Amino acid sequence: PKQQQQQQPGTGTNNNGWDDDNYDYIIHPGELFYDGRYRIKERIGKGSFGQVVRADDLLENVEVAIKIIKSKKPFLMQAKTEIELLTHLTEIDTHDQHNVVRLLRHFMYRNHQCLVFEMLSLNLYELLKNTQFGGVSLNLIRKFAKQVLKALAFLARKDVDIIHCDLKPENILLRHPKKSGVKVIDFGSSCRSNKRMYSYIQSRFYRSPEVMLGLPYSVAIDMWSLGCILAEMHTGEPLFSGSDQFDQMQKIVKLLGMLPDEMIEQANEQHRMQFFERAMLSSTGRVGWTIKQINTTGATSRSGNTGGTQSQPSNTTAPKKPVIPSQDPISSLMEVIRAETNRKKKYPSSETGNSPQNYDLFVDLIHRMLAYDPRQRIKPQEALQHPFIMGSTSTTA
Ligand SMILES: CCC(=O)Nc1cccc(C(=O)c2sc(Nc3ccc(N4CCN(C)CC4)cc3)nc2N)c1
Repeated sequence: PKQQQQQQPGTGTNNNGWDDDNYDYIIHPGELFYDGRYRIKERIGKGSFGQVVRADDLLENVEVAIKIIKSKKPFLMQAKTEIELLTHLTEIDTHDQHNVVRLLRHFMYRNHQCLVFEMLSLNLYELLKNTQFGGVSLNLIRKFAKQVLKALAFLARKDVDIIHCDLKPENILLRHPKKSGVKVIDFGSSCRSNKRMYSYIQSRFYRSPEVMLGLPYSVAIDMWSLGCILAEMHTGEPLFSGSDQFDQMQKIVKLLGMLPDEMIEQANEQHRMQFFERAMLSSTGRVGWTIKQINTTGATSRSGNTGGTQSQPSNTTAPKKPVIPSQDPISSLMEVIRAETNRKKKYPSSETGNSPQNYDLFVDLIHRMLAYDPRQRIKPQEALQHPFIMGSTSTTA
């Protein structure tokens, strides 16, 4: 038999023995990158793209975060897009005023694209974890909201026109662990709104209805995600934690009611029939669109990203769940957001801002961020003028 080529270290596809078999560079703490400028310390993050390490910039004497991309073509290509977008952003945002992470430089090292970022601190998901998922006060949420809205307003500018496409708590980082300043990171899935490449984007819990229906999308999809994020930051749990794409739509419709006929009819048959069917509506006594009745089961994983099986409506005559007449969306949202599930009433509203009138403003803003029709959805500049954002103690870090 042909002599099997033994996979000797340093010869095979593992990139001269520098990589693991997942195309990730094997991190050696203390190793020097970029002609001795960066000393690698430890890995602090991992994703489909590769990994993120903490490093010392020995020239500038600061700490940096280096995103080390996998040594595989598709990841390299995506990283080049990210570099293009981030370079464009950093050039325009000369005085670092728009709450977007700054790309300091990039280089190739042993077949890995490396992106050097300013070092930020923990992300909003970790912040929630540190509250035992009890959520944070409306005053703190107002500060986060104002800064992320500034970032979205910047991305929506005509001369920028970039859709983030993966806004979620993990991609909003504190600048310092004990302060309220935040920045938006990870433009690895981003695109220009006129160069939409993918239709299957956004992490499931934060995915907009137009993306779920395969409709043309715009910067407005990031506003939908922000609405979901702000609600979650207060309750401590995802607003719509779908176990798959169908369950995701079901949870959205349960809280906000049916989508406008126009959106449903704009979708192609393949997308539409995933979620909706024609039926006699008890509400109008006429035939109309309704969400398919199906009994989904299964726990919800946080990774809720692209992929995962679709739970198809069962053909068996599953026992029809009694249709609970849904109350109006505002009251439903108010109920969810004010639910003192695992949040103890321990601080007076004077300090936390958790007053009834503030809840009304907060729920109104979230509702406008979750408008089904992307054209109706509140724009970042409008949201920055909303009374909830203009409220007191809205100093931004
Ligand atoms: C783990 C998620 C994550 O950080 N992903 C990620 C992906 C791509 C780029 C970046 C990024 O730009 C980062 S990451 C960062 N700082 C950072 C600091 C601390 C941490 N850790 C805090 C301690 N946790 C147990 C693990 C995460 C993670 C990240 N600063 C920047 N600029 C982050």
